[in-house]
Amino acid sequence: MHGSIEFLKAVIDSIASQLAVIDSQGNIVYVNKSWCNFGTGSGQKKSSIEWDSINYLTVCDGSSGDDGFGADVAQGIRDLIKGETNEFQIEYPCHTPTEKRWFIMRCTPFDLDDERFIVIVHQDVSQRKLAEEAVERLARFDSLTDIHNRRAFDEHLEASWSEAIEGQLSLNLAMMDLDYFKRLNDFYGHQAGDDCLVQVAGLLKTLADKHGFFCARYGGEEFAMIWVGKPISSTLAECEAFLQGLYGLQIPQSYPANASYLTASIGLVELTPSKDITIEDAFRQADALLYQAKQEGRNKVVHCVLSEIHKPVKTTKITPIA
Ligand SMILES: Nc1nc2c(ncn2[C@@H]2O[C@H](COP(=O)(O)OP(=O)(O)OP(=O)(O)O)[C@@H](O)[C@H]2O)c(=O)[nH]1
Repeated sequence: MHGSIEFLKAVIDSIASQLAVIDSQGNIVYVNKSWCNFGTGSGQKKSSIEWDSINYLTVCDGSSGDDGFGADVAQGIRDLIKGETNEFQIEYPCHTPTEKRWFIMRCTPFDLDDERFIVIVHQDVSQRKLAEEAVERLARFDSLTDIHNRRAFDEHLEASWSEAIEGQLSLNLAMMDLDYFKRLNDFYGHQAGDDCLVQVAGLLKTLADKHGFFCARYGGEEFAMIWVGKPISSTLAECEAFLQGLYGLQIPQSYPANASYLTASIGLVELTPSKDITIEDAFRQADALLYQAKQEGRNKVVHCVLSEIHKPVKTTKITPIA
């Protein structure tokens, strides 16, 4: 009984992964129950007899995705048939309108009666991929404000730096810090402070999406922005729009005067990355300008263009709110 065809078929049909066997021409010669059931709801369901009349390689060759997935699979299987490799595997997304799904496809050959067959197994790895996505998100996004965190910012800055060097483009970096935020926390409470940070981040993200710059919560009540290939005249206008938008949120602030609104200060630097300037130089300069904005009364952008010799060549102050 245990060695009977019925027994082996029942075993293979009980496997949750989708399994098919093709011959050396690519014709499907066997599919298990999961393979037949796969695709329910997307119009792909076929009986095992219908599958038996399909050439898997032809299907792969004819699949018209931009990602080249079908061509990669066909090539991988042909290499197995020719004996050039012993295993082929590929991971791929297969989302439905309502569900994110990923599969891993593993193909292994076996020989019987001088003929080569390939076993194709599709395994659902959605749970693992979703967990990986969640971990990746936790590592790169700030849990309070749901915008990028400092780690993501550092990575993005490095990538932007390389992009600017390669393309000989300018890079703008801004550091923004909320004004007298300790006073707001002390007066209205930490929860109110948290709510403000969420509102501020939301505003910043909206502007970042609209104007195409990158923003992150750098830490505490400090945020950072990056632009590549944009002149400082534009980035300055976008910083100014943020300050105006922030004031427009009318977040109550207890200091410097009662019944005032929360404001922020920004240090903005434009530079052209080269071997003579480091990322640390850019940070130092943006920080120095932010400090200057605080010293000069807050609620303003202080900006400069960093020359090749690391000196500010122009400094202008913007006070956006009357
Ligand atoms: N509610 C809340 N407060 C935070 C968070 N992170 C940092 N802060 C607070 O932000 C405040 C920053 O205070 P300071 O560095 O003294 O600066 P400031 O009061 O904003 O003053 P200036 O920067 O000089 O305008 C501190 O009270 C921190 O506790 C947070 O996640 N939530």
